[in-house]
Amino acid sequence: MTVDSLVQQAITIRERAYVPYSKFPVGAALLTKSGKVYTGCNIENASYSLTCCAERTAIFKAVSDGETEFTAMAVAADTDRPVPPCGACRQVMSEFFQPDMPIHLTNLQKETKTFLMKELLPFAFQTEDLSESN
Ligand SMILES: O=c1ccn([C@H]2C[C@H](O)[C@@H](CO)O2)c(=O)[nH]1
Ligand SMILES: [Zn+2]
Repeated sequence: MTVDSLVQQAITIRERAYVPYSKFPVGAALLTKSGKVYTGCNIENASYSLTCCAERTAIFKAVSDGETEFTAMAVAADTDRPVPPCGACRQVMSEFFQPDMPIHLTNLQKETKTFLMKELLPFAFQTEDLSESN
């Protein structure tokens, strides 16, 4: 699986976004260790805060399918710079992505910036932090 193929799948699934409120479609493509790709788009709601971002849609689809090990993700939107994931998605990513996993952020011109998980969310709250109180 090439980076360009993952980026293209993120751009393609973006067309499925349900975005009547923001009119800002986003697509994500998530590669599993086993070589499968799970795609996701953002899904909005009339109660705005219930919106699910593209990144979390892709992750939740994969996890609900029994996949919890990933090797790369691509995220695409129509932005001037490669689209930055929101803070909520970074926290959900950090639950499943290893610190050195690459996340390819892109726009419709395929201008792509690649960050490692640990660069997108340093000092993440993690499961080990719960052990003190349990
Ligand atoms: O990385 C991002 C940034 C924003 N959004 C969505 C949330 C909302 O539906 C719309 C505008 O914020 O874009 C994503 O899906 N992913
Ligand atoms: Zn998000």
